Amino acid sequence: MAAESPTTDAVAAAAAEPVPGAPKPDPILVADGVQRRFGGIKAVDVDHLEVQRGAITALIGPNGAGKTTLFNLLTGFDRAEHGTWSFDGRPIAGKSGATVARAGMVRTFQLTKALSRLTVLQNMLLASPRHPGERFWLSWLPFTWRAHEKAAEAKALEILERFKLDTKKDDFAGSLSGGQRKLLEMARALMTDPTMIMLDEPMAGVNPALVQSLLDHVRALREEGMTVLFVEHDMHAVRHVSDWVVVMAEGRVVAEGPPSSVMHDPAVVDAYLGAHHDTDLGDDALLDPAVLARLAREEEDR
Ligand SMILES: Nc1ncnc2c1ncn2[C@@H]1O[C@H](COP(=O)(O)OP(=O)(O)OP(=O)(O)O)[C@@H](O)[C@H]1O
Repeated sequence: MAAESPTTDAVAAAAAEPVPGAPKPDPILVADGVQRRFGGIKAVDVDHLEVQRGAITALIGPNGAGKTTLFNLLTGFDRAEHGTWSFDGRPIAGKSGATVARAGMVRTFQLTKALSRLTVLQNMLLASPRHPGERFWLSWLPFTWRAHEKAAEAKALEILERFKLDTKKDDFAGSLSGGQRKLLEMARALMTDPTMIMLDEPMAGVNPALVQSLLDHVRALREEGMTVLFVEHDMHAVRHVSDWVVVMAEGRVVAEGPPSSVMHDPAVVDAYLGAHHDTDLGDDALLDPAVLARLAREEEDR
């Protein structure tokens, strides 16, 4: 099944040629020659990558393929040795995470230990852009920061309501379930009104009963006109929500295409089989109850 009610931008993405580095009809993010080494390992070595505006793009690949490193580089949380990239026509290579976020490209972060000790609402307020307390001269004007705080809190509560987390606003973030944490990560990112949102494994640690709701939230972002790029290991989620899939292996983009076909690409099968012989590439036949029962028995016997 393809993503439900795709936008025209998402439909345009599906028309792109399914080859690594494929040009997109209306790219919002364009990266060239991006390289990052750790010691002797080339963690990222991406020749060319374009992300279609208004579409949901999944970034997949086996462990150690370089997905997180590429995320970190593009969003200004790590420095590339080589490469250029632009967002919405603006060069942003080498810019700080804060500058990239202000340009409209925002990533989610997994809830750290420190953030777990704050309440849900405090987490939201920390994500609020340009907190006046961070700017020395404004911190001397109490009316300025009070007005800012009031507006930020109203916005935070509105977003929390959308994610059905408003009743949890005073709970410690650490007390949330896996799925609720993922919703909070998404909610935090929305505090900055992004044009493009980059989700780091939105389905990791989520109870299967909540997966559908999370997928609906991801689709809703696209319906609002946002561009979504997400790293994910859950291939069923990738199949069901993405308009386009980019596959990385050993730092490179080895395949791209619509979710229905890319999983059958020999380069993808090779990349996964090289790393894991038991990787589920999202084949829906695996949803057959008999197959699932067999996998569960095999897991128990391990
Ligand atoms: N800070 C670091 N120091 C040294 N090596 C690193 C560092 N970060 C990543 N690496 C290495 O770079 C390569 C790519 O790692 P990365 O975490 O980007 O892969 P990934 O595709 O996100 O993997 P996963 O799916 O397991 O999260 C791996 O070989 C990893 O060990």
